[in-house]
Amino acid sequence: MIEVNELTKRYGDTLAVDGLSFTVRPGHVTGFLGPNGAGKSTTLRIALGLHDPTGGSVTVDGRRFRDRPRGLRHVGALLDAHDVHGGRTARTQLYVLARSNRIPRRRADEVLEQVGLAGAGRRRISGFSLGMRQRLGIATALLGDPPVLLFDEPLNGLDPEGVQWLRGLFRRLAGEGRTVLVSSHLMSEMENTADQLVVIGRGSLIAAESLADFAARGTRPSVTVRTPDHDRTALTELLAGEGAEVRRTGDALTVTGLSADRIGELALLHGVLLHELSARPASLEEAFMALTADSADHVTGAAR
Ligand SMILES: Nc1ncnc2c1ncn2[C@@H]1O[C@H](COP(=O)(O)OP(=O)(O)OP(=O)(O)O)[C@@H](O)[C@H]1O
Repeated sequence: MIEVNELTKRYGDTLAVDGLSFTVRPGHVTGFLGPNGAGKSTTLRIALGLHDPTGGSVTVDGRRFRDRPRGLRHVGALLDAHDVHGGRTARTQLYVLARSNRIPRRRADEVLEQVGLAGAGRRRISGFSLGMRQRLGIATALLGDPPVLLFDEPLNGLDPEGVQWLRGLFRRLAGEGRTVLVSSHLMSEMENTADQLVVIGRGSLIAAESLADFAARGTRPSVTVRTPDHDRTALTELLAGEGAEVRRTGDALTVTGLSADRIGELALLHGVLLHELSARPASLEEAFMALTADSADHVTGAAR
């Protein structure tokens, strides 16, 4: 379990993390989401003992990462895929880390195989593409077979096949009972990756809940209804009379506040012909935009 407790981090005048508290549980893939500059990387760096907090703490199973000898066996992490010694080969890089963490050398070859880099193990990292560097970073995270894994923007630079593969790997790791925390600034990346979410904005917590709860909180599900012109006004009045909110969108009506079942019943009872009746689930992307709108550091095309 990862526990972030009243965490604060200040860089000069910038308050990067502001009294942040949340818990990440094992057995789930937890998405760590927030707009650019929200404080995700800072939180992960503090969790790994790379930066000191100004206040508060991050612990893994009750202890700070720095207080653990042979840390890679407890927490595996992918932070910046460029932050490796380019002159080394992938295998050497993993051997060096294995030795300092007392991990058997054969484990390095196993993880290279696991991430699809077995054929590139003897090549220098400086010649690696971004996708290959990401895979090497993932191999490094897996090296110590740790119960807790942190990934900062791991889908960056991966092709669609790589994205699919990585999503499957996250699910497998969580299925084995590990704690998997994956950061991203894109809700679309998390939609098919995570089952739990921690959302932050300007260093503060916005939400910590399941994906379904997050979506339901941010936007209401709606129903699209299409009906012939001559029935449209009557149907609008009928639904509004039942307390629904009805908006005209093109030749359709967008209805919130009533279920598709209820709309169908009412139409039948009043002899209104329907050409379409489709429920639209609450959109995660809309929920994310709505809840983080005030906390984005850079808002395109809008003065703040
Ligand atoms: N070493 C540093 N020195 C000064 N300011 C920093 C440093 N690291 C981060 N910051 C600032 O702290 C804030 C949070 O940055 P952080 O990188 O943690 O956000 P993030 O959520 O990971 O963003 P992104 O999605 O863009 O990676 C930003 O305003 C950033 O400019």
